[in-house]
Amino acid sequence: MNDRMPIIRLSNVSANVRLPNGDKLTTVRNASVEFEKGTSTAIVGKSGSGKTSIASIIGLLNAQFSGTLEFNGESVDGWSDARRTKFRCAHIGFVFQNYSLIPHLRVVENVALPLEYSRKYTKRKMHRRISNALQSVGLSDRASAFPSSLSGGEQQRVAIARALVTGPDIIICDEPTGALDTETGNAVADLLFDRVNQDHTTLILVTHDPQLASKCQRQIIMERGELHAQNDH
Ligand SMILES: Nc1ncnc2c1ncn2[C@@H]1O[C@H](COP(=O)(O)OP(=O)(O)OP(=O)(O)O)[C@@H](O)[C@H]1O
Repeated sequence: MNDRMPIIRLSNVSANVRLPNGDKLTTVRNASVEFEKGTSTAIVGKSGSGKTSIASIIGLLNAQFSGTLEFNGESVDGWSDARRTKFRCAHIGFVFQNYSLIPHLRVVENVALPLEYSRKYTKRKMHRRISNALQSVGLSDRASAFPSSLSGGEQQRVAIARALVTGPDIIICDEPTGALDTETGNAVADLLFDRVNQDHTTLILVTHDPQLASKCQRQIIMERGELHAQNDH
C-alpha cells in the first residue's frame, strides 16, 4: 500500500435515481474528493441533499454511478459483485442509522456476520475477534441477547462492534448517533474516534449534528448532490 496515495478518491462521481413518475433525479452531482488514511471527515447537509447516496457509493453498496471511485489508487470500475463484497468485508465497516441488526440473530451472531462472509477466519480466531469487538463497545455481557431486548444505544454499539470486528481500514457511518440521546451518542462517537486515533482508521461520518461533525478533522457540505469543502483544522 502506498502511504502517499489517498485511501479513497472520487473523481467526477454522479448518480441518478428514477422516480416513480419516470423523472430522473440526480442524487450525487460530479463529486470529486479524496480521503487520506487515518483521517476523519464529516459529510453534512440538509435532508435529501445526497449524503446517504454518496456514502453508499463509497461503501460499495451501490454500483450505479458514473465517474471513478478508487481505493489506494485502484479503480473499482469493472469489479464484479463478488469482488466488491470481498473488498467491503475486508476493508470497510458500515454503520447504519437504524442499526440494521438481524432481529432473529443474537448479538454474538450479528457481530459474527462479516467474519463469516469473509470466510478467512478459523472458529477460534472468530471467537477472539468477536469477544474483543464486544468488549470494546462494553457489551460482553449481552452476547446472547436478541436485539429487541437492547436499548437503542446498545443496539447501535452492537452495530459498531459488527463494523469493527474485521479491523476495517475504513469506517463509514450514516447518522450513527441520530437515534440516541446526547450522552449515549457521545459514547458511541468516542468509540469511532478511538479507532481513528489508535489504529489510523479512516472515518467518514454522515451527520446532521454540528457538534458531532465538529469533532472531525474536516467537514464537507452536500448541497443538492454537490460537495463543497467547508474547512480543514
Ligand atoms: N431509491 C430512490 N428512489 C427515489 N428517490 C431516492 C432514492 N434514493 C434517494 N432518493 C432521493 O435522493 C435524494 C438524496 O437522498 P439521500 O438519502 O442521499 O439524502 P440524505 O442527504 O442522506 O438525506 P437524509 O439526511 O434525510 O438522510 C433525496 O431527495 C431522496 O428522496
